[in-house]
Formats: sequence, C-alpha cells, structure tokens
Amino acid sequence: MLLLTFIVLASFVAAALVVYLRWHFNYWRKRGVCGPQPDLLVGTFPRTSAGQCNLLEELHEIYLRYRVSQKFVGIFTARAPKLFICDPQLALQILTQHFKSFRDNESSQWTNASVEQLRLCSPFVSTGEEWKARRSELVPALTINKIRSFYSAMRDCAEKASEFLTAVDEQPQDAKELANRFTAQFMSNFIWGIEGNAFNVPQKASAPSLSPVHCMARDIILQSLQCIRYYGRTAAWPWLRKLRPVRFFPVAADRFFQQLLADALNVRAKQQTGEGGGGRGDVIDHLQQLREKKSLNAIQIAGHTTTVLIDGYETGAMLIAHCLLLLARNPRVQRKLREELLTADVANSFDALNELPYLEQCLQETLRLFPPLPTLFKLCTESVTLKNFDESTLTLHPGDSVYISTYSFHRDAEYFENPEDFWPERFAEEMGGVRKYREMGVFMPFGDGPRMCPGMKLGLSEAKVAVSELISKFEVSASDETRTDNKIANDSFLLTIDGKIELVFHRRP
Ligand code: HEM
Repeated sequence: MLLLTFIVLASFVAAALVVYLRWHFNYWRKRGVCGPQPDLLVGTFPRTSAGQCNLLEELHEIYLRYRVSQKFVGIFTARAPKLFICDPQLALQILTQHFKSFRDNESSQWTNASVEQLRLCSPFVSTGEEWKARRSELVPALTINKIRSFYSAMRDCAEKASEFLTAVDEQPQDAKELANRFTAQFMSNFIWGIEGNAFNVPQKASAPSLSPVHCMARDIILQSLQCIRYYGRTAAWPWLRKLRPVRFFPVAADRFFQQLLADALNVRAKQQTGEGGGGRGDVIDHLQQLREKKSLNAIQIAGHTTTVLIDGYETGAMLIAHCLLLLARNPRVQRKLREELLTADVANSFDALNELPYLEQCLQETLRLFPPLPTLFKLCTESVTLKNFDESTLTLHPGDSVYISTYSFHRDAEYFENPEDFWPERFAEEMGGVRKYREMGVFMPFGDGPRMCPGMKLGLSEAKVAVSELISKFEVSASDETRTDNKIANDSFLLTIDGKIELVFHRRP
C-alpha cells in the first residue's frame, strides 16, 4: 500500500513537472514568435549542454533554418527565453537606431558587486550612466595618435618575437602563446610603462618564463572562462548564483593590479617633482590626469588598467594567432602579403603600415572567420516593437534578452561566397571594402553603434605590427598537429579554432 502511494505520488509530481515545463516553453508561442522545439530539460541547446558542440554551432543551425522566413525566433538557454535575431539589418538597427532600447549587455548581470570590484569598472559590464562615464574616461587613452606614439615600442616587441623565434630554431610553436607573449609585452609598456620581459631567456629549446603581468592576465582569462561555463550550467537555476556568487578575476589578480597601479603612480609622482618629469603618454599618464579632473577612486583607475590589459592581451592575440594560421595554410596569400610588406617602409612609419591594403584585408578576413567575440548578448532597456517579415510585431520589454550571432552572418554563403575559404580579396576597396558589409549588417567583428569596441584601432594595430614583422622575416607553415578545417572549440566563449595552432617559422635569408 505504501509503495503504491509512493508510486502514485511520484507519478503525480513527474506529470506536474512536465506540465509546468511544457507550459513554460510556450512563452514564445504565446507571443506569436516561432522557433525550434525546446528540449524539456535543457532548452534549445541540447548538444551544447552535453558539451558536444559550441553554442554558436547550434545557433548557426537555427539561423540557417529560419533566416529566410523569420527576422527573429524564440529560443531558450535552459529555461531562460531569449530572442535570436536572424536578420542582419534588424541586428544593425538594434545596435544603432534602437540603441536606447538595447543599451546594456547581458554580461552586466554576470557580475556580482559583492564579490569583486575591478571587473565592474569595465564599460563592457557597466550599465546606464555608469557605462557612459566609464567609456568616456577610457576612449581618450586609445586614440590613433596615442597608438602612433607607441609605434616604435610596438615594433620593438615584435622584433623581440622574431629574435625568440630565431633562437628556438624552427621548432613548432604554439601561435596563440607566442601572440600572448607579444601582447603581454606591449600592453605592459602601453599601460604602465614597464618592460614585459616576455621574450627573455632565448635559450634553445627552452621557453622563457612568463612575466607577472602575463601570468595575472592569463589567470584572469582562465578564471573568466570558468565563470562563463558556470553561468551556462546554472542558466536553469539562476538562484544558485546568488547562493554561490563567483569572481571573474582571481583575488590575487585584483590585489596585484591595485598594487601595480599604486607603485606606478608613486614613481610618476617622484619623476614629476624631480628632473626628467613629463608624461610618456601611456594609459597611466592619462588616468593620472583624469583622476585630477574627475573624482575617480583607486579602484576605478585600476579597473581601467585591467580593462585595457585583458582586452588588448587576449582578443589581440587571438587575431594574430588565427591570421598566422590562415596565412600558413594559404601560401599564395602569404606570398602576396610578403610582397606588399617588402615594398613599404613599415619599420619607420605607422602611417605606411596602415596604408597597406592587403594587410588590412588579411586581418578583416581573419576576423570574419574567427571573430574573437562572436555573439552579442543585449538586454532590452526600454520597450520597443520589432516587425517580422510578415508584418507581425513583437513588443520587447525591459529585461528581455536578445542574441546576435556575428559568427552566423560572417559564415553565411548568401553574403560571403565560399564562406569557409580564406579569401582576403573579398574585402578589396574596389569591391566595396569593409564598409559594404558593415552597412549590410553582415560584418561586425567589433560590434557597432555607441557600444562598438573602443579598442578596435589598438587591436588592429597590434595585429598589423606582429603579422607584418613575422611574415616579412619568416616563411610560416602549419605543423601536422594543427587542424586543416575551421572547426571551432566546443568550450570557447571567445571564439577559437579547435585544438592547438602549432606553426613552424622558417627564417628567410
Ligand atoms: C581584435 C581585437 C578586438 C576585437 C575583435 C574586439 C571586439 C569587441 C566586441 C565585439 C565588442 C562588443 C561590442 C558591442 O557590444 O557592440 C567589444 C567591446 C569592447 N572592447 Fe573590444 N575588441 C578587440 C580589442 C579591444 C582592445 C585592444 C580593447 C582595449 C581597451 C578593447 C576594449 C573593449 C571595451 C572596453 C569594450 C566594451 C565597450 C562598451 O561596452 O562600451 N577591445 N570589443
């Protein structure tokens, strides 16, 4: 009897749960929005939830299925409803004309002010007026003139990479690690005016040890990726995040960067009172002036230094590593780029480097195939009505989430012929250049609108300097360990190819 009661009760609870979940998954249907049938337990992304593919790949399948008939479809990450935008023009409007209605990033909800502070100072996770203030403080530190004044420092870092590669004598190298050494070295100089030592100890067969700034940047990236996985796993139970809030930056990194800031400001203060004062024009100089004009506290200033470091260190390195990989696989493109580089005086002129059309095309084509930040997660901040192809409408309200997958637009054969091919010429000026694709809304590796990446010029400059140095001095080929297709890693939030990018650098005579 007891057993029977238990079975009846358990069946009742199970049935009630199924009814509840089904009812919940009617969310989009009730609002007149179509979309793929969600799995009762894991929503629209069963293979991503099982670790079998990247969220982008499942999003891309949905995109290809619906993009002709729907401008937007309803999806569920676990139980959370999201609106997925399949129409590039609508995506562009969301980022530009409708900006007031989509001002904030979903990542602003992925930060817990009770457990960490430096990360909160990044414009990327700030909201409302706070975002405006943080962004306007940062932008003047990243102008083209500032970057130009660091051109010889950047070239110096790239030359150190060349010396290092010469010393390791054609042993296969992890291109991502190499690129991270370069960006860590340059960022240390650009932000704090310190030597990164990223390429010291060029003993044969032994890799140089990493600088403290490099170690901390790497630890922040690793911990942030773990946090993003945690946010993915707890999507169905968001209350868990309140019970166990997590930090994106390790405690040790927060302390390290606050101390580094204090030390750098002390040194500057002494230099200004003694002889030889005068700014070097680096990020610390800019922040010091800002502190005097606005009442910024030490946390906010240290937060700006970590924002520039982390974005310049990781996204810049991803662009460099993927570009070297694509050039290694495509000897024709590599030769053509080298010919262009060898005819210009790039060693002495930042402007000459920026005027090289093929170098620009190679980098844009790399960003098309491997945009480091391939999904934009936007939050509705003011009610707005969107129109579908069939003139039906949907009104979104504050708090609703919207997903835009630049990865899907970038790999759509409708806009980019043979989308898996690396063909930089598609971005040639005479074919309309980058502008043509940006206006269509199908190319946005740096986002668009008022929140567009403020570090675009810095990221592109880092990559231009590193790629131009290495391609003019080395023939680059891929080792057998490196995959030959563009399959992306299952667990990467920042988009990266699956497996290592192992390259061989043969010194040219
Ligand atoms: C190749 C390198 C880079 C790529 C592909 C890239 C890409 C992006 C993308 C897609 C966004 C989101 C834009 C949006 O929400 O519409 C973004 C935002 C941002 N990026 Fe970059 N980025 C790069 C380098 C940098 C660098 C070097 C910095 C240095 C400071 C930087 C700082 C930022 C910041 C602060 C934001 C947030 C802006 C805001 O929300 O107002 N990025 N980036």
